[in-house]
Amino acid sequence: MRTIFVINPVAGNGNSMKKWQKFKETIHFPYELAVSRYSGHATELVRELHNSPDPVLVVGFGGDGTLREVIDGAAGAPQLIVGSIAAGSGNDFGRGFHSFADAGEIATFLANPESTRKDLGEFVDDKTHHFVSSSGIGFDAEISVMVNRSRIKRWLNRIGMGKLVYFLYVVITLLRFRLFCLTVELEGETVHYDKVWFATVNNQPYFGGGMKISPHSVADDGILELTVVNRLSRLKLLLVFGTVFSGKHLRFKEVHQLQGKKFSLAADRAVYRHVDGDSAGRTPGNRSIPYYVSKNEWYSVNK
Ligand SMILES: Nc1ncnc2c1ncn2[C@@H]1O[C@H](COP(=O)(O)OP(=O)(O)OP(=O)(O)O)[C@@H](O)[C@H]1O
Repeated sequence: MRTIFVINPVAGNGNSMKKWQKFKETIHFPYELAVSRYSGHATELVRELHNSPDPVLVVGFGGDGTLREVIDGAAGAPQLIVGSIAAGSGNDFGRGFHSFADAGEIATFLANPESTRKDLGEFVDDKTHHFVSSSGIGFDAEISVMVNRSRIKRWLNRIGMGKLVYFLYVVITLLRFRLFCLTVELEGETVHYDKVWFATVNNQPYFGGGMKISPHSVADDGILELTVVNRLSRLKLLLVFGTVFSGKHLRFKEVHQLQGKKFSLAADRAVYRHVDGDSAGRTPGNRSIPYYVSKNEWYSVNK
C-alpha cells in the first residue's frame, strides 16, 4: 500500500514543519511527501490520487482545516484511506476520528489495513462547501474570523502566548455581537428561533478545540445534529460555555438540539460562518441554506 503524508506548513501556528522534521526520523517504511502551498492545495493534491489503481493511505499532517481539505480530496474514492497526525492548534478531528499517535502505529496499520466508511457534511450557496466535524454560524464563527484577522496574533504566537488572543476575542465578541433570528426547516417542519448566539451543524461531537457540543453525533449514521443557542444573557452564555467540555450544556433550556438528514438554515442577516473552525465567509441574510450528508463518502483508517 502506498503511503503519502500531506503536510500543511502553516498548521499549529507554523509549528507543523518542526514537528514533521522530528517525525520523519521515526518513519521506517517507504512514503511519499506532498506539501500544501496554499489554502485549498491539499484538496487538489489528494484529488490527483483518484486515478490510483492501488490503495493509498493518505495521512493529513496538520489540524482540522488540513484534514477537511484532505478528506474533501479523498471523498468518493474508496481506495483512498485517510489517517491523521495531529499537528494543528485545536485538533478536534483526532477527538472524533482516529489520529495516529506515532509512525509505529502507522506501520502496524499498514501490516493489516482496514477502513471504515464515514459521512461528509455538505452545504451549497454560491459553491459547494464540505465539513468533516462541524460547520456553524454566529458567535463562535465571528471569534475565529477575528482571531485569524488579528495583527497581534502573530506577535503573541512569537512570545508563546498565542492562546491569549482567543480569550481576548471571546471577550470583545461577547460585548459587541448582534443576536440574530434563525429559521430552521427540518423534514417539512419549520422552527423559528430569536435572539440567537450561534447555530452549529455537527457530524461528530467536538468543535472549538475539545468542546463536546454535540454529544450524540456519530460520523457514519447518515444523520447530522443541529445545536442552536439563544435567549441567553452574556453572563449565562459564559456559564454554558463552561459546561460544553463535559457535554452538560444540553440541560439548559436555551440550548436546543435537533437531528435529521437535512436542515435548511436561514438567518435574518448576514452572519459569519465557519467550516471545521476555518472562516467560510458569511451566510447570506434571509436565504435558506440546506445542510446534509454528501453522497460522496470517505474512508477512515479503522481503529
Ligand atoms: N501553504 C499554505 N499557506 C497558507 N495557508 C495554508 C497553506 N496550506 C494550507 N493552508 C490553510 O491553513 C488552514 C489552517 O490549517 P489547520 O486548520 O490544519 O491548522 P490549525 O488552524 O493550526 O489547526 P486547527 O484547525 O486544528 O486548530 C487550512 O484551512 C488551510 O486552508
